[in-house]
Amino acid sequence: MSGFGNEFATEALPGALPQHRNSPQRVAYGLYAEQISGTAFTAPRSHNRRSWLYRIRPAAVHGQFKQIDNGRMVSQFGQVPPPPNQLRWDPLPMPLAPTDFIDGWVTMAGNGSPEAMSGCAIHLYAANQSMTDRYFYSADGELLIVPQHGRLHIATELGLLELGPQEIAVIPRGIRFQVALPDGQARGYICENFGALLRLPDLGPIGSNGLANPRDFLTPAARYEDREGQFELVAKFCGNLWRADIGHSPLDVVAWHGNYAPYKYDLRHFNTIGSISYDHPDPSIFLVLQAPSDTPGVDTLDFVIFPPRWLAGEDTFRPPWFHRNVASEFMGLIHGAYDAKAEGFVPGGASLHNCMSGHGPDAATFEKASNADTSRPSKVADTMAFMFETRHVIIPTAYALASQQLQRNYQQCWAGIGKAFRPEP
Ligand SMILES: O=C(O)Cc1cc(O)ccc1O
Ligand SMILES: [Fe+2]
Repeated sequence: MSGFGNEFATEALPGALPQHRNSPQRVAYGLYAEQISGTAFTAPRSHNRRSWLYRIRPAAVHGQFKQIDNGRMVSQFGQVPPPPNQLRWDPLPMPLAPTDFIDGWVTMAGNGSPEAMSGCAIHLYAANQSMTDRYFYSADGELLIVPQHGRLHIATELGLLELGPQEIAVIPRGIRFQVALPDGQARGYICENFGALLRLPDLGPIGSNGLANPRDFLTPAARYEDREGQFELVAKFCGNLWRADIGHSPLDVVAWHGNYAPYKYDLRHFNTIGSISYDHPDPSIFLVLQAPSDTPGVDTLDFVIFPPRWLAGEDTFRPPWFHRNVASEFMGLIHGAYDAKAEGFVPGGASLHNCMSGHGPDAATFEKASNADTSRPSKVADTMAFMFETRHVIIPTAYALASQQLQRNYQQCWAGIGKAFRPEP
Protein backbone atom coordinates (compact mmCIF):
# COMPACT_ATOMS: atom_id res chain seq x y z
CA MET A 1 0.00 0.00 0.00
CA SER A 2 1.44 3.31 -1.09
CA GLY A 3 1.83 6.56 0.85
CA PHE A 4 3.75 7.87 3.84
CA GLY A 5 1.84 7.72 7.15
CA ASN A 6 -1.52 7.09 5.51
CA GLU A 7 -4.61 5.75 7.23
CA PHE A 8 -4.44 2.22 5.84
CA ALA A 9 -7.10 -0.49 6.13
CA THR A 10 -6.23 -4.07 5.19
CA GLU A 11 -7.58 -7.55 5.84
CA ALA A 12 -6.23 -10.99 4.95
CA LEU A 13 -9.70 -12.55 5.37
CA PRO A 14 -12.82 -10.87 3.97
CA GLY A 15 -14.85 -9.08 6.61
CA ALA A 16 -12.19 -9.38 9.34
CA LEU A 17 -12.02 -5.60 9.81
CA PRO A 18 -14.87 -4.18 11.88
CA GLN A 19 -16.74 -1.46 10.03
CA HIS A 20 -17.28 2.03 11.51
CA ARG A 21 -15.97 1.09 14.95
CA ASN A 22 -12.71 -0.24 16.42
CA SER A 23 -13.80 -2.50 19.22
CA PRO A 24 -17.12 -4.26 18.63
CA GLN A 25 -18.46 -6.58 21.29
CA ARG A 26 -17.36 -9.58 19.23
CA VAL A 27 -14.88 -9.40 16.36
CA ALA A 28 -15.38 -11.51 13.21
CA TYR A 29 -13.62 -14.92 13.02
CA GLY A 30 -13.10 -14.93 16.83
CA LEU A 31 -10.31 -12.37 16.58
CA TYR A 32 -9.20 -10.09 19.40
CA ALA A 33 -9.11 -6.30 18.91
CA GLU A 34 -5.99 -4.53 20.14
CA GLN A 35 -4.67 -0.99 19.76
CA ILE A 36 -0.99 -0.03 19.49
CA SER A 37 -0.11 3.63 19.89
CA GLY A 38 3.10 5.20 18.63
CA THR A 39 2.46 8.74 19.86
CA ALA A 40 0.78 10.19 22.94
CA PHE A 41 -3.02 9.87 22.76
CA THR A 42 -3.22 13.66 22.81
CA ALA A 43 -0.57 14.34 20.13
CA PRO A 44 -1.79 16.78 17.48
CA ARG A 45 -3.86 14.99 14.86
CA SER A 46 -1.22 15.69 12.17
CA HIS A 47 1.36 13.67 14.14
CA ASN A 48 -0.89 11.20 15.91
CA ARG A 49 -0.04 7.56 15.11
CA ARG A 50 -1.89 4.44 16.21
CA SER A 51 -3.21 1.26 14.66
CA TRP A 52 -5.96 -1.23 15.49
CA LEU A 53 -4.98 -4.89 15.14
CA TYR A 54 -7.40 -7.83 14.83
CA ARG A 55 -5.46 -10.88 15.89
CA ILE A 56 -5.68 -14.53 16.82
CA ARG A 57 -4.33 -13.89 20.35
CA PRO A 58 -3.67 -10.61 22.17
CA ALA A 59 -0.03 -9.48 22.48
CA ALA A 60 -0.22 -10.09 26.24
CA VAL A 61 -0.28 -13.88 25.81
CA HIS A 62 3.27 -15.17 26.39
CA GLY A 63 5.47 -16.43 29.25
CA GLN A 64 7.39 -14.27 31.69
CA PHE A 65 10.34 -12.31 30.34
CA LYS A 66 13.77 -13.23 31.76
CA GLN A 67 16.83 -11.14 31.07
CA ILE A 68 19.39 -12.56 28.63
CA ASP A 69 22.86 -11.48 27.56
CA ASN A 70 22.92 -8.28 25.53
CA GLY A 71 25.65 -9.64 23.25
CA ARG A 72 27.21 -6.69 21.43
CA MET A 73 24.10 -4.50 21.76
CA VAL A 74 24.64 -1.31 23.76
CA SER A 75 22.19 1.46 24.64
CA GLN A 76 24.12 3.32 27.36
CA PHE A 77 26.72 5.61 25.93
CA GLY A 78 29.70 7.40 27.45
CA GLN A 79 31.37 4.45 29.20
CA VAL A 80 34.50 5.45 27.26
CA PRO A 81 35.36 9.17 26.69
CA PRO A 82 34.50 9.97 23.05
CA PRO A 83 37.62 11.10 21.17
CA PRO A 84 37.43 14.20 18.92
CA ASN A 85 39.32 12.20 16.26
CA GLN A 86 37.82 11.55 12.87
CA LEU A 87 37.04 7.82 12.84
CA ARG A 88 36.52 5.32 10.03
CA TRP A 89 35.89 1.60 9.97
CA ASP A 90 36.20 -1.20 7.40
CA PRO A 91 33.11 -3.38 6.92
CA LEU A 92 32.09 -5.83 9.61
CA PRO A 93 33.28 -9.32 8.53
CA MET A 94 30.59 -11.89 7.83
CA PRO A 95 30.12 -14.21 10.84
CA LEU A 96 31.61 -17.70 10.75
CA ALA A 97 29.27 -19.22 13.36
CA PRO A 98 25.49 -19.44 12.74
CA THR A 99 24.18 -15.93 13.46
CA ASP A 100 20.69 -14.59 12.93
CA PHE A 101 19.65 -10.96 12.44
CA ILE A 102 19.38 -10.32 16.18
CA ASP A 103 22.59 -12.13 17.19
CA GLY A 104 24.34 -10.24 14.41
CA TRP A 105 23.77 -6.74 15.83
CA VAL A 106 26.75 -4.79 17.08
CA THR A 107 26.39 -1.26 18.43
CA MET A 108 28.89 1.23 17.09
CA ALA A 109 27.75 4.49 18.65
CA GLY A 110 24.83 6.48 19.94
CA ASN A 111 23.51 9.19 22.20
CA GLY A 112 20.63 9.88 24.57
CA SER A 113 18.87 6.96 26.18
CA PRO A 114 15.91 4.64 25.64
CA GLU A 115 14.50 5.49 29.10
CA ALA A 116 14.51 9.20 28.31
CA MET A 117 13.07 8.44 24.85
CA SER A 118 15.56 10.71 23.13
CA GLY A 119 18.63 10.11 21.03
CA CYS A 120 19.53 7.05 19.00
CA ALA A 121 21.75 3.98 18.80
CA ILE A 122 23.67 3.15 15.63
CA HIS A 123 24.18 -0.55 15.05
CA LEU A 124 25.67 -2.69 12.30
CA TYR A 125 24.38 -6.16 11.50
CA ALA A 126 26.00 -9.14 9.79
CA ALA A 127 24.03 -12.38 9.74
CA ASN A 128 23.97 -15.76 8.00
CA GLN A 129 20.85 -17.45 9.43
CA SER A 130 17.17 -16.78 9.08
CA MET A 131 15.20 -16.35 12.29
CA THR A 132 12.88 -19.34 12.45
CA ASP A 133 11.56 -19.91 15.94
CA ARG A 134 12.05 -16.52 17.46
CA TYR A 135 10.49 -13.12 17.14
CA PHE A 136 11.79 -9.73 18.22
CA TYR A 137 10.67 -6.23 19.08
CA SER A 138 12.33 -3.10 20.38
CA ALA A 139 10.39 -1.05 22.91
CA ASP A 140 13.31 1.37 22.89
CA GLY A 141 12.83 2.88 19.46
CA GLU A 142 11.81 2.56 15.85
CA LEU A 143 14.34 0.76 13.69
CA LEU A 144 15.60 2.34 10.49
CA ILE A 145 17.20 -0.57 8.64
CA VAL A 146 19.64 0.14 5.80
CA PRO A 147 20.76 -3.07 4.04
CA GLN A 148 24.15 -2.93 2.33
CA HIS A 149 24.50 -6.57 1.28
CA GLY A 150 21.86 -9.27 0.89
CA ARG A 151 18.07 -9.05 0.92
CA LEU A 152 15.92 -9.12 4.04
CA HIS A 153 12.45 -10.59 4.30
CA ILE A 154 11.02 -8.92 7.38
CA ALA A 155 7.80 -10.61 8.47
CA THR A 156 6.07 -8.19 10.83
CA GLU A 157 2.81 -8.26 12.74
CA LEU A 158 1.34 -6.00 10.08
CA GLY A 159 2.69 -7.80 7.01
CA LEU A 160 5.78 -8.72 5.02
CA LEU A 161 8.47 -6.26 3.93
CA GLU A 162 10.90 -7.50 1.29
CA LEU A 163 13.89 -5.30 0.69
CA GLY A 164 17.46 -5.26 -0.52
CA PRO A 165 20.43 -2.91 -0.74
CA GLN A 166 19.51 0.67 -1.76
CA GLU A 167 16.15 0.26 -0.02
CA ILE A 168 15.37 1.04 3.61
CA ALA A 169 12.75 -0.18 6.05
CA VAL A 170 11.35 1.37 9.21
CA ILE A 171 9.90 -0.93 11.87
CA PRO A 172 7.95 1.08 14.45
CA ARG A 173 8.71 0.81 18.16
CA GLY A 174 7.05 -2.27 19.63
CA ILE A 175 6.09 -4.01 16.38
CA ARG A 176 7.12 -7.67 16.52
CA PHE A 177 9.00 -9.17 13.59
CA GLN A 178 11.18 -11.96 12.26
CA VAL A 179 13.90 -11.65 9.61
CA ALA A 180 14.68 -14.26 6.93
CA LEU A 181 17.75 -14.02 4.67
CA PRO A 182 16.82 -15.16 1.14
CA ASP A 183 20.46 -14.76 0.01
CA GLY A 184 21.86 -16.76 2.93
CA GLN A 185 23.69 -13.78 4.36
CA ALA A 186 23.15 -10.11 4.92
CA ARG A 187 24.93 -7.04 6.24
CA GLY A 188 23.89 -3.45 6.86
CA TYR A 189 23.22 -0.61 9.24
CA ILE A 190 20.45 0.11 11.77
CA CYS A 191 19.59 3.38 13.43
CA GLU A 192 17.37 2.85 16.46
CA ASN A 193 15.54 6.11 17.03
CA PHE A 194 14.64 6.53 20.71
CA GLY A 195 12.87 9.86 20.08
CA ALA A 196 9.93 11.22 18.11
CA LEU A 197 8.96 9.23 15.02
CA LEU A 198 10.72 9.74 11.72
CA ARG A 199 8.71 11.86 9.32
CA LEU A 200 9.07 13.49 5.93
CA PRO A 201 10.62 16.96 6.14
CA ASP A 202 8.79 20.12 5.19
CA LEU A 203 9.83 21.29 1.74
CA GLY A 204 9.79 25.08 2.22
CA PRO A 205 10.65 26.93 -1.00
CA ILE A 206 11.22 23.60 -2.82
CA GLY A 207 7.43 23.45 -3.10
CA SER A 208 4.92 20.65 -2.94
CA ASN A 209 7.02 17.93 -4.61
CA GLY A 210 10.55 16.63 -4.35
CA LEU A 211 13.12 14.85 -2.17
CA ALA A 212 11.44 11.60 -1.01
CA ASN A 213 7.93 11.65 -2.45
CA PRO A 214 5.24 10.28 -0.08
CA ARG A 215 3.74 7.83 -2.58
CA ASP A 216 7.03 5.93 -2.91
CA PHE A 217 6.78 4.73 0.70
CA LEU A 218 5.23 1.26 0.82
CA THR A 219 3.45 -0.43 3.73
CA PRO A 220 2.59 -4.16 3.68
CA ALA A 221 -0.92 -5.53 3.47
CA ALA A 222 -2.16 -7.73 6.34
CA ARG A 223 -0.69 -11.24 6.42
CA TYR A 224 -0.89 -13.66 9.31
CA GLU A 225 0.63 -16.89 10.58
CA ASP A 226 -1.57 -19.36 12.47
CA ARG A 227 1.40 -21.25 13.86
CA GLU A 228 1.75 -23.04 17.17
CA GLY A 229 4.93 -24.47 18.73
CA GLN A 230 7.71 -23.64 21.15
CA PHE A 231 8.90 -20.21 20.15
CA GLU A 232 10.77 -17.35 21.77
CA LEU A 233 9.85 -13.70 21.99
CA VAL A 234 12.88 -11.44 22.46
CA ALA A 235 12.27 -7.89 23.67
CA LYS A 236 14.72 -4.99 23.78
CA PHE A 237 13.61 -2.85 26.71
CA CYS A 238 15.58 -0.06 28.41
CA GLY A 239 18.69 -1.15 26.56
CA ASN A 240 18.58 -4.77 27.67
CA LEU A 241 17.44 -7.99 26.01
CA TRP A 242 14.76 -10.18 27.57
CA ARG A 243 13.24 -13.47 26.38
CA ALA A 244 9.90 -15.12 26.98
CA ASP A 245 8.43 -18.42 25.84
CA ILE A 246 5.55 -18.03 23.42
CA GLY A 247 3.43 -20.92 22.21
CA HIS A 248 2.31 -19.33 18.98
CA SER A 249 3.54 -16.94 16.34
CA PRO A 250 2.93 -13.33 17.41
CA LEU A 251 2.61 -12.51 13.69
CA ASP A 252 -1.07 -13.46 13.93
CA VAL A 253 -2.74 -10.20 12.87
CA VAL A 254 -5.45 -11.06 10.35
CA ALA A 255 -6.54 -7.47 9.69
CA TRP A 256 -5.49 -4.01 10.78
CA HIS A 257 -6.18 -0.37 10.16
CA GLY A 258 -4.37 2.79 11.14
CA ASN A 259 -1.27 4.86 10.50
CA TYR A 260 1.29 3.22 12.82
CA ALA A 261 2.88 0.64 10.55
CA PRO A 262 6.17 -0.52 9.05
CA TYR A 263 7.22 0.87 5.70
CA LYS A 264 9.93 0.61 3.08
CA TYR A 265 11.40 3.06 0.59
CA ASP A 266 13.66 2.62 -2.42
CA LEU A 267 16.42 5.25 -2.15
CA ARG A 268 16.76 5.21 -5.96
CA HIS A 269 13.39 7.00 -6.15
CA PHE A 270 14.77 10.04 -4.30
CA ASN A 271 14.28 13.28 -6.22
CA THR A 272 17.71 14.79 -5.77
CA ILE A 273 17.92 18.55 -5.83
CA GLY A 274 21.14 20.54 -6.15
CA SER A 275 22.71 23.76 -7.33
CA ILE A 276 22.34 24.69 -11.00
CA SER A 277 24.43 27.84 -10.65
CA TYR A 278 27.37 27.70 -8.25
CA ASP A 279 28.51 26.24 -4.90
CA HIS A 280 27.82 22.92 -3.23
CA PRO A 281 24.67 23.25 -1.06
CA ASP A 282 24.39 22.14 2.56
CA PRO A 283 23.54 18.41 2.79
CA SER A 284 20.14 19.21 4.28
CA ILE A 285 19.09 19.25 0.61
CA PHE A 286 19.54 15.43 0.72
CA LEU A 287 17.25 14.83 3.70
CA VAL A 288 15.05 11.73 3.38
CA LEU A 289 13.52 11.47 6.87
CA GLN A 290 13.85 13.50 10.05
CA ALA A 291 13.09 12.80 13.70
CA PRO A 292 12.33 16.21 15.17
CA SER A 293 13.40 17.22 18.67
CA ASP A 294 11.65 19.68 20.98
CA THR A 295 13.66 22.53 19.38
CA PRO A 296 12.12 23.63 16.07
CA GLY A 297 14.51 23.04 13.15
CA VAL A 298 16.98 20.99 15.20
CA ASP A 299 16.42 17.28 14.69
CA THR A 300 17.26 14.39 17.00
CA LEU A 301 18.11 12.45 13.86
CA ASP A 302 18.35 13.24 10.17
CA PHE A 303 18.61 10.44 7.64
CA VAL A 304 20.42 11.91 4.63
CA ILE A 305 21.52 10.20 1.40
CA PHE A 306 24.07 11.00 -1.29
CA PRO A 307 22.58 9.38 -4.41
CA PRO A 308 23.77 9.53 -8.03
CA ARG A 309 23.30 13.06 -9.40
CA TRP A 310 24.46 15.62 -11.89
CA LEU A 311 26.80 18.37 -10.71
CA ALA A 312 26.54 21.61 -12.63
CA GLY A 313 28.16 24.28 -10.44
CA GLU A 314 30.37 26.54 -12.49
CA ASP A 315 33.64 27.80 -11.01
CA THR A 316 32.76 25.59 -8.07
CA PHE A 317 34.58 23.05 -5.96
CA ARG A 318 31.96 20.38 -6.61
CA PRO A 319 32.51 17.67 -3.95
CA PRO A 320 31.64 18.28 -0.28
CA TRP A 321 33.78 21.16 1.05
CA PHE A 322 36.02 21.18 4.12
CA HIS A 323 33.87 21.79 7.16
CA ARG A 324 33.18 21.50 10.88
CA ASN A 325 29.60 21.19 12.09
CA VAL A 326 27.78 21.55 15.37
CA ALA A 327 25.88 18.39 14.37
CA SER A 328 27.55 14.97 14.45
CA GLU A 329 27.77 12.75 11.40
CA PHE A 330 27.85 8.95 11.16
CA MET A 331 28.16 7.85 7.53
CA GLY A 332 27.87 4.55 5.72
CA LEU A 333 28.32 3.49 2.12
CA ILE A 334 25.78 1.18 0.50
CA HIS A 335 27.06 1.12 -3.05
CA GLY A 336 29.97 2.36 -5.18
CA ALA A 337 32.22 5.19 -4.04
CA TYR A 338 31.55 8.44 -2.16
CA ASP A 339 32.49 11.64 -3.94
CA ALA A 340 34.45 13.13 -1.01
CA LYS A 341 36.71 10.13 -0.52
CA ALA A 342 38.88 8.68 -3.29
CA GLU A 343 39.65 5.53 -1.28
CA GLY A 344 39.36 3.90 2.14
CA PHE A 345 35.60 4.46 2.55
CA VAL A 346 34.22 1.22 1.14
CA PRO A 347 30.71 -0.29 0.87
CA GLY A 348 29.79 -1.66 4.30
CA GLY A 349 32.29 0.65 6.00
CA ALA A 350 31.46 3.58 8.25
CA SER A 351 32.84 6.91 9.38
CA LEU A 352 32.17 9.21 12.30
CA HIS A 353 32.86 12.94 12.31
CA ASN A 354 31.68 14.36 15.60
CA CYS A 355 30.79 17.89 16.64
CA MET A 356 33.46 20.33 15.40
CA SER A 357 35.88 17.66 14.12
CA GLY A 358 37.37 18.97 10.88
CA HIS A 359 36.78 16.82 7.81
CA GLY A 360 35.91 16.93 4.11
CA PRO A 361 37.50 15.82 0.84
CA ASP A 362 40.65 13.74 1.12
CA ALA A 363 43.85 14.94 -0.54
CA ALA A 364 43.29 13.01 -3.78
CA THR A 365 39.70 14.30 -4.12
CA PHE A 366 40.80 17.87 -3.40
CA GLU A 367 43.51 17.72 -6.04
CA LYS A 368 41.18 16.24 -8.68
CA ALA A 369 38.22 18.53 -8.05
CA SER A 370 40.37 21.67 -7.87
CA ASN A 371 41.55 20.98 -11.41
CA ALA A 372 38.34 19.58 -12.94
CA ASP A 373 36.61 21.23 -15.91
CA THR A 374 33.51 22.96 -14.45
CA SER A 375 32.34 24.47 -17.72
CA ARG A 376 30.05 21.47 -18.27
CA PRO A 377 28.01 19.20 -15.98
CA SER A 378 29.50 15.99 -14.64
CA LYS A 379 27.70 12.96 -13.26
CA VAL A 380 28.35 11.34 -9.90
CA ALA A 381 27.25 7.83 -10.85
CA ASP A 382 27.29 4.42 -9.16
CA THR A 383 27.05 5.67 -5.64
CA MET A 384 24.77 5.54 -2.61
CA ALA A 385 26.14 6.87 0.65
CA PHE A 386 24.10 7.94 3.66
CA MET A 387 24.44 9.82 6.91
CA PHE A 388 22.78 9.52 10.31
CA GLU A 389 23.17 13.11 11.52
CA THR A 390 22.29 14.06 15.08
CA ARG A 391 22.11 17.18 17.22
CA HIS A 392 23.86 15.40 20.11
CA VAL A 393 27.41 14.06 20.04
CA ILE A 394 27.57 10.51 18.69
CA ILE A 395 29.49 8.55 21.30
CA PRO A 396 31.32 5.50 19.95
CA THR A 397 31.08 2.31 22.00
CA ALA A 398 34.11 0.65 23.59
CA TYR A 399 33.66 -2.09 20.98
CA ALA A 400 33.84 0.38 18.08
CA LEU A 401 36.97 2.07 19.46
CA ALA A 402 38.77 -1.24 20.01
CA SER A 403 37.48 -2.85 16.80
CA GLN A 404 39.91 -4.50 14.40
CA GLN A 405 38.01 -2.70 11.65
CA LEU A 406 38.92 0.76 12.98
CA GLN A 407 41.31 2.35 10.48
CA ARG A 408 44.16 3.52 12.68
CA ASN A 409 45.62 5.69 9.86
CA TYR A 410 42.41 7.46 8.75
CA GLN A 411 43.76 10.97 9.38
CA GLN A 412 46.50 10.30 6.82
CA CYS A 413 43.94 10.91 4.04
CA TRP A 414 44.32 14.65 4.75
CA ALA A 415 48.10 14.59 5.40
CA GLY A 416 48.89 15.29 1.76
CA ILE A 417 47.03 18.59 1.83
CA GLY A 418 49.99 20.93 1.92
CA LYS A 419 50.45 24.64 2.13
CA ALA A 420 49.55 26.25 -1.19
CA PHE A 421 49.47 29.81 0.14
CA ARG A 422 51.21 32.45 -2.00
CA PRO A 423 51.03 35.98 -0.53
CA GLU A 424 51.77 37.50 -3.95
CA PRO A 425 48.77 37.41 -6.36
O1 LIG B 1 31.01 14.98 5.68
C1 LIG B 1 30.38 14.54 4.73
O2 LIG B 1 30.91 13.98 3.77
C2 LIG B 1 28.88 14.79 4.68
C3 LIG B 1 28.62 16.09 4.06
C4 LIG B 1 28.34 16.16 2.74
C5 LIG B 1 28.14 17.38 2.13
O3 LIG B 1 27.82 17.40 0.84
C6 LIG B 1 28.24 18.54 2.87
C7 LIG B 1 28.49 18.48 4.23
C8 LIG B 1 28.67 17.25 4.84
O4 LIG B 1 28.88 17.14 6.15
FE1 LIG C 1 30.46 16.28 7.09
